[in-house]
Amino acid sequence: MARVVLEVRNVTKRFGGLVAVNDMSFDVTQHEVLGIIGPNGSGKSTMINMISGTFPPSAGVIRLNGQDVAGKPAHRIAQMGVARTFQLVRLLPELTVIENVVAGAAFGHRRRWKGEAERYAQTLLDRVGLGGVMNVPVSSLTYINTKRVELARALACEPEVLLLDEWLAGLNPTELQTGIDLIRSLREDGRTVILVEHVMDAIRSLCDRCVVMSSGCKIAEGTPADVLSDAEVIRAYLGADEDA
Ligand SMILES: Nc1ncnc2c1ncn2[C@@H]1O[C@H](COP(=O)(O)OP(=O)(O)OP(=O)(O)O)[C@@H](O)[C@H]1O
Repeated sequence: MARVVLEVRNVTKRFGGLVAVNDMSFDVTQHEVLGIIGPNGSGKSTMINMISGTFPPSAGVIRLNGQDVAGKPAHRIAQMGVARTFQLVRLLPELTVIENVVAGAAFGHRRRWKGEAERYAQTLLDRVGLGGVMNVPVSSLTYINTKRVELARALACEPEVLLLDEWLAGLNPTELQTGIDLIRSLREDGRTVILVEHVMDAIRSLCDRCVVMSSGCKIAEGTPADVLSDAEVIRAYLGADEDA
């Protein structure tokens, strides 16, 4: 049976009077690509932010390989094996492409330094399609290339669980296909990934399972085909459109 890598149990997050995440529970098993989907404002990023340690849950337990990570600082959770990308790309703009990725190798789960970190960063940059621009400042890159750097930096942490928060957002149709192919190749490598995503083609083609959130709660869980045909899920999305 597949090993559970990440356990989320009865996790709630309150911001003052607002319950952004309400009693969420789910597991992520090794080598699985789990999608977290739901309308805007349903609590997906808040869930990811608690797993990666951006802020602590108000209640509940998050375990990585059986160890409680809830409320630990982000750098500690990164060392324990969780790496992420951000909805709005966050890089060190004054550094080069490779320097940004080496930074990931130095602060991640399996730490590498100096020559070893650089060699590993080069391999990852080749992997994400940036082999030719390793030494340029990230400030000179196109948008999709900044996303690739962020992905390589997260991979450089050698995470047990990789969190991709709307990594495909803002890409044009050609780039989108490239991006989906890249995430598929991670899946083929056997990585364990949580994908927060609005692009349903990506969800359908990449995810083994999905958790659907609405107003902070889990309203469905299952294969993409099952949850996307679920009446409550359809209602949650249509309701969101009507509100927009
Ligand atoms: N730091 C914060 N302080 C206060 N409220 C917050 C904070 N972060 C999120 N929220 C609120 O929590 C709710 C859930 O937001 P969240 O960003 O998690 O949703 P989401 O599903 O990721 O949305 P989207 O798909 O638009 O990114 C929203 O009402 C949001 O305004």
